[in-house]
Formats: sequence, C-alpha cells, structure tokens
Amino acid sequence: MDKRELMIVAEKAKEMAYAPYSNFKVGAALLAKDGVVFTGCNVENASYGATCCAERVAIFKAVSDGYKDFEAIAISGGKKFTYPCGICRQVLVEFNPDMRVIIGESNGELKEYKASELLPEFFGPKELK
Ligand SMILES: O=c1ccn([C@H]2C[C@H](O)[C@@H](CO)O2)c(=O)[nH]1
Ligand SMILES: [Zn+2]
Repeated sequence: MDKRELMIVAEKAKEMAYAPYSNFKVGAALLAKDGVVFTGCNVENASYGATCCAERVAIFKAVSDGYKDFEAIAISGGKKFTYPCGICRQVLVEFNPDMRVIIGESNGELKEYKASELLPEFFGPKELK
C-alpha cells in the first residue's frame, strides 16, 4: 500500500471520529510491516483529559491485536497539515523511530517524516535497559 492509499484509509477513518467538543476530527491509518492496516479516530470525552488521539487509538488497537512492527502511519485532520501531538510522537517512537509519518493537506499535497525527526533526542526503551 503506498502513502496515498494509506491517506485515503485515514480520511475514511476520520468519519468515525467522536469529537463533539473540539469538532476537530482526525483519522489515522497505521501500516504494519506485514501489510495489515489498523485505523484510528480521535475519541473525545466530557472530561477533556480523557480524550485519545486518532494516532494512539490506531497504535493501541494494533498492539492489542498482537502487532508491534509498524512501517508507516497516515494522519488526516484539518484542511492544513495536522501534525501528531507530543504524546503521540512519544508513542510512535516507542515502536519504531524510523516509522514514516505521512500528513496531508486537503489539496492532496503529502509530507513525510520519520517519527524520530518529529521527536529528536527522545526518551525511549533503550534508556530503561
Ligand atoms: O494529531 C492529532 C491532533 C489532534 N487530535 C485530536 C485530539 C482532540 O480530540 C482534537 C483537538 O485537539 O483533535 C488528534 O487526534 N490527532
Ligand atoms: Zn496525539
């Protein structure tokens, strides 16, 4: 699956977002190394801090289904590029600092980063060994 196809899956996942407070819907599509794709959407809560971002929903779904090796994640949010928040960046580098992070604009333009580029000098699993 190429990055444009992965972004289309993320756009579709965004339709499931539960975002009655921010009205900012986000979808994510996470590509595992064996080709399986997991989706996520943001899930908000009346107790705002209980909200979970689309990216983490996708990662946690995948991990709970036994997947830990991820190749790429596409994120679809607003009209402009929606970058993952700090907490999600931390969760992405945990599993693969080289994971490709694909973000897009409504005009179809895509940008791609490595997860570690978005969180330089991160605290990770190696610190606890
Ligand atoms: O990359 C992002 C940025 C924001 N959000 C969600 C969290 C919250 O529900 C809403 C507004 O911050 O967007 C995500 O899911 N992913
Ligand atoms: Zn986040």
